[in-house]
Amino acid sequence: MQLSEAKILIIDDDVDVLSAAKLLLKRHAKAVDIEKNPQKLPFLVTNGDYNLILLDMNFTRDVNSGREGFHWLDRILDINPAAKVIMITAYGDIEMAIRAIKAGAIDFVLKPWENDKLLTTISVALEGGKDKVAVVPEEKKDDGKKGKATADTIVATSDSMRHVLATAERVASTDANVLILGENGTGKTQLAKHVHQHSKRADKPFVVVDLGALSESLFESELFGHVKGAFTDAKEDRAGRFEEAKGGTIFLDEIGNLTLSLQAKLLTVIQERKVTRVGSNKPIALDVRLLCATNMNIEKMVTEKTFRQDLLYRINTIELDLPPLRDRPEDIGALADYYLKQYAKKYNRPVNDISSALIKKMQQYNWPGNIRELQHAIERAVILSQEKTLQPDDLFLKSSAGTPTTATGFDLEDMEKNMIVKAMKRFNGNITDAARELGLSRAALYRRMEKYGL
Ligand SMILES: Nc1ncnc2c1ncn2[C@@H]1O[C@H](COP(=O)(O)OP(=O)(O)OP(=O)(O)O)[C@@H](O)[C@H]1O
Repeated sequence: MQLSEAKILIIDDDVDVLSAAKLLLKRHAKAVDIEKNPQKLPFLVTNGDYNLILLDMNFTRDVNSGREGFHWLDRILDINPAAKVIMITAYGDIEMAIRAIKAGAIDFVLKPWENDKLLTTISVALEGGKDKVAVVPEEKKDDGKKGKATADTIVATSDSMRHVLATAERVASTDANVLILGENGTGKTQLAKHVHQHSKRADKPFVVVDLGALSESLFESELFGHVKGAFTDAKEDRAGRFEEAKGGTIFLDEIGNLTLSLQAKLLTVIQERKVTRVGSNKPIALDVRLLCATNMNIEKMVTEKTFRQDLLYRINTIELDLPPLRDRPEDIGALADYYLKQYAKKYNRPVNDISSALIKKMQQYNWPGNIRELQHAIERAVILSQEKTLQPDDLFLKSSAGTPTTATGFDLEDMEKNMIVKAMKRFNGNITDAARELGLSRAALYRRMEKYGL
């Protein structure tokens, strides 16, 4: 969609920001509404039919944590999962902005913004589709060379990955239940999508359920649905995830985390191919393909009697085992290149190559967080680097082998320190210019330099 046809909503509790944005955007967009009070968001999102929402991350009630921004982002996406939201953030919030993208925002702009950049970000967001339920079609793989940059491209250069992919594509059309095994971040969800896309159910829903994030008390109503009055909060009838996946595929991630009593409930549903909503006595027939994944040693769990053997037999008609990234160094360069291109475009950065010294450094590292860790490391390097070619120093890797990564893979202090070093280098040690570039006062920059011993 063109910006000139778009209806845009801007939410910020700073009236100056609102008027500046409105002044700029009303010259380019079809309609621009502004709102100071985020409490009005649910009403506006439900009734306003907006093509794009610009949402402040830090409302004054909660200046620094961004928590309120996340809260409102969630509310918007609850009401309209396809909503396009761009977060407005301040300098120092890059980590939060990236978290917001992971939470479903389409992009972010830093305050104070440059008008041209803001317009480009908005136009790109409006033009690019965003469909979180349907899967973006993949590019056809070439003969193992670097993957092309689409959202769901599977990069596979190594023999082991190509073998897994070939098997996945062969079983995709069979409707067999598939269990995907692999460490965290090896691409289990990605592979599940791939199987769905290559199946005859490809144009039907692909529903992902993270069983690890589901409490025991929510399990049944989330998966099987409930009827009005089944429990205090059940204000209306609601379909569960199995019903949502009707005709398509359900992907149960972290299946090894289920308690034995929940395993029994799931087994019944799989055996009978029916679900009964909580509070109802009418079973509903299911036409759903089942894919599961775990990072646990499920055979060992069966031996230890923490996972039911009969359930394992039901879910693992076919097993696909994703190798950890450290066992397929051939994939590292291709993946790094793929993410470099993707993030350079996304953040509009000049970086376009990776030095062979850096490739070597990456191949010697053991990647405990696998592809997700590599993706985050490249994302961070692309944001911070001022050069065209990434060098070994641009990539922060956890030094000790086997150390688990943090949830996001980002260390805000590392990032801040590095940004300061780069800005100082760029302006030949001129504090005033570096502070201006970083959006800090001179005093604030001095304080930070002192803190980092620079
Ligand atoms: N072969 C691949 N090529 C390109 N990107 C990939 C590939 N495999 C995984 N990814 C990307 O790596 C990230 C992690 O992948 P994914 O979420 O599928 O891993 P996972 O094994 O399901 O993780 P977890 O165990 O934490 O659920 C995602 O952003 C995904 O798009």
